[in-house]
Amino acid sequence: MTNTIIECTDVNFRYEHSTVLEDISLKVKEGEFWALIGPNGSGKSTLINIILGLLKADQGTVKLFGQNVDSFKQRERIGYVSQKSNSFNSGFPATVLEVVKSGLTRKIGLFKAFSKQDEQKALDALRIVKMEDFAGQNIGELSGGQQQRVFIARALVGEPDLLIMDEPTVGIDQKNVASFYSMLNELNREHGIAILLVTHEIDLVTELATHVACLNRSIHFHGVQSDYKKMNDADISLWYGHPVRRVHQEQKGV
Ligand SMILES: Nc1ncnc2c1ncn2[C@@H]1O[C@H](COP(=O)(O)OP(=O)(O)OP(=O)(O)O)[C@@H](O)[C@H]1O
Repeated sequence: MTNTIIECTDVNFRYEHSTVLEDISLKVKEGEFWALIGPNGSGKSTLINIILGLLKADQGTVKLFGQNVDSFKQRERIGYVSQKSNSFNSGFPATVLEVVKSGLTRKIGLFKAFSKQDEQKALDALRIVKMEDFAGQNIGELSGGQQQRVFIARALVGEPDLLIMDEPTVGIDQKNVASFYSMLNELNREHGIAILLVTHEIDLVTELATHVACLNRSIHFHGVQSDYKKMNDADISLWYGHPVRRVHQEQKGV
């Protein structure tokens, strides 16, 4: 039987003045690649923060690897990359390798020295994201897309079972977005890492994802990618709140 990694049941959440999430139920299982899509302000980041235990649901439950999020201790099983990761300026005094190794502090403790083995793990993670040649370079000297790959390596170094990313392609130029997604595809298919990806890229990512969840305060659709593709653009436009036209990748020649 495939194990459930994330299980949200009837989650409700409101900020002071408005309800942002209503009756959200969602299950992410081992090996799945979920795209979480929805218009601006639809509650995607809020839901991610609730799943990560950074915000507490007003009602409903969230389980991670079968345990209630409040008592979940195995944080190293989850790698997280936020949308603001890739914004170091050129003078930032850390090498790529140091940034990746810092992803191990949760595992080994804040003030412990890194071992040779940790260094090797960091190099292995850099190899997965095809950034091993940049190990000794200052993080601030890299492009936004390269920095984002380094942050994914940092999230991977603790060997997580789940990678959560909130709009990781913000700040990456369009020509590098496709190769970035194909790297995510490889992580999922070849390394078996489950992925939950928040994105506005409703075309490209939904080609790669195995499952899609459409959020606008409540979940309007969730299911396998082939069923998402069968939906009408008119239905999607209805819950998006503005006209949406999906461009199929075969039309784009991708
Ligand atoms: N700390 C906060 N206090 C009050 N309201 C907030 C707070 N953070 C977000 N909101 C509001 O909650 C709603 C959902 O925001 P959220 O950031 O979860 O949406 P999102 O789908 O991730 O948006 P985007 O795609 O623009 O990043 C928005 O209306 C937003 O203004």
